[in-house]
Amino acid sequence: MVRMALSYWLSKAAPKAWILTLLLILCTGLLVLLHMQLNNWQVGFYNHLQQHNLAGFYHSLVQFALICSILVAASGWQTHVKMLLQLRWRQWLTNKYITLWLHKQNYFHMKFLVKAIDNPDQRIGEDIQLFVTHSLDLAVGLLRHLITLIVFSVVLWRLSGEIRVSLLTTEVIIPGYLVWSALLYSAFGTWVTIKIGRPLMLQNNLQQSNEANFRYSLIRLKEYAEGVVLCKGDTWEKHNLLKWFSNIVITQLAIIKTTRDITWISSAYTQLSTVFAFLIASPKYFNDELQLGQLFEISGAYWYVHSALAYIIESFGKIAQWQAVTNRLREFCTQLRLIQSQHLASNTFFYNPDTLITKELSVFSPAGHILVNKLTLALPSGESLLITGPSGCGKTTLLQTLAGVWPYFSGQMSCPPDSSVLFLPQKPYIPIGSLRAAVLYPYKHVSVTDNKVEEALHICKLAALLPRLDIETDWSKNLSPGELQRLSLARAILHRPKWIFLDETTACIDAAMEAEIYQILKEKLPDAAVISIGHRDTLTSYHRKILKLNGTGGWSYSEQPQQ
Ligand SMILES: Nc1ncnc2c1ncn2[C@@H]1O[C@H](COP(=O)(O)OP(=O)(O)OP(=O)(O)O)[C@@H](O)[C@H]1O
Repeated sequence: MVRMALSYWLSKAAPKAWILTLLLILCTGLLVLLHMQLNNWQVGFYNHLQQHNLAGFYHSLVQFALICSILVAASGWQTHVKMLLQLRWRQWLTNKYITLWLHKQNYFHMKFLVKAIDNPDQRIGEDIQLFVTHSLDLAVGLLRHLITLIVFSVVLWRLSGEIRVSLLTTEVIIPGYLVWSALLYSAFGTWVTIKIGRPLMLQNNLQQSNEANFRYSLIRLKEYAEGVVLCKGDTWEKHNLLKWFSNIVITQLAIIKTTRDITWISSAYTQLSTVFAFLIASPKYFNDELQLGQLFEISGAYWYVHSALAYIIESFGKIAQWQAVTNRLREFCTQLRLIQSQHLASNTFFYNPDTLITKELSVFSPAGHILVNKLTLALPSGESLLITGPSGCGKTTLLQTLAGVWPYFSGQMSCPPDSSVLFLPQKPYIPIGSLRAAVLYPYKHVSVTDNKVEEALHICKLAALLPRLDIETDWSKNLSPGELQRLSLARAILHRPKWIFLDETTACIDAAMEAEIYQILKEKLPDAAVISIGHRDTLTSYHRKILKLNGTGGWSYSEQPQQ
């Protein structure tokens, strides 16, 4: 965990991180020293009051104004530097986690983990933010309280003198008794708080997951509103949403109870401590060994020492939440690294730009059921292959294996490189943004002229959308399934891949349009290999090679004569 927290300070961005950290330490140290000055200032101020010394009183006020102005400036700069460091650290961590999440298609392979990672969106979006904010708040607090403890313990030790205590027949002299009493008082308070507040860590961890699950179910309802409304699933959805929310309520009730108990302790502890210092120092005051100013100085120093020691008590809620998000982020990292270690056996996977070859390729479901048994096949570029078979027999899985994203296979495969492949899935993915970006996806900065985009849309019978080419919206919600599939075809025409995988791409359009699409592919991309999945008989006439799967691993292969 320490490595995870410190990785930013060891990265390429380290110089900036260290400069901000040093500035933060400087401001924090300065603030403690200024508070010490203020505490010291009280001696003169109260003594001048007690002695009715007007000139001394005014002089003290000028001193106060000076110390306060520096203190105000330092406080502002400390906040500024701390927030800037939080932002930069979050930026760096988010970048790191997004990179890790997208690395070698981890976001896809995550679903194959035995222990699934819930809500990666929340971990990247919210947990990192909480981790950074709490880490810095706690670290700065710890530093401030540590300096405070050292500085004010010295002051308190100096002011304490010694006390004589009779133990049975012997008299014991205790030097710095005020420091020892503060230490004992705080150690007791901290011990009780940790004992009572320990469940809060688990409760916070659970609550983070509950909140994410609830939010996810709300988003799903929004996403699938059409499916729900047609199924008349309102009552079910309401029940489901309230069930997720009830988990939040149950955990929150437990959190409320633990927080109440902690508040009782910390509140009693704080209230008692205000009189505790006076109580402990009062014998010396009433013996005329201390003046009023010194009594206040002792009370002030005592307060600082006690508040430094009470740091864990006061921050317990934050520490518990920090621990929860830290665990979630660490688990996320560990699981993503696990995916990489279980990733495709690279010795069975080669790139070949001209021919797709499989040698005794067996494909399995995640549960270990065989879907395709020892498939041996060669498909040169420019060829066409149709994969058919009953629903659930493994067609999509085989296609994903050939595209290099399915991890459960054995045997050998040589596939075209990613840059020459375009995969048109059953449900086309359309990013949120302009229609132009959707057509160019996944190449963001590719230089394609407007004419080419317009031509591709014309060819795919989407010319009606041309006036809205630059309108930014969620196009997947504004186009029919058939239009979406034609849009993904327009991508193929623009990007001119050498290998096109079509997973039931024409399932939502009529037979005439399907024929037109295959005709367009043949005319516009004559050198491309087309590998399709489909159930319709009409598809056979657009493919020369046919691979039929039977769902239990068996397969048959046939070729139609060249036309
Ligand atoms: N991510 C997954 N986790 C668990 N099982 C899976 C996963 N993906 C596919 N399967 C299983 O693998 C088998 C093959 O699924 P696949 O989607 O390849 O079938 P298909 O032939 O394309 O079906 P359809 O024609 O209905 O689209 C199915 O039994 C399916 O349940």
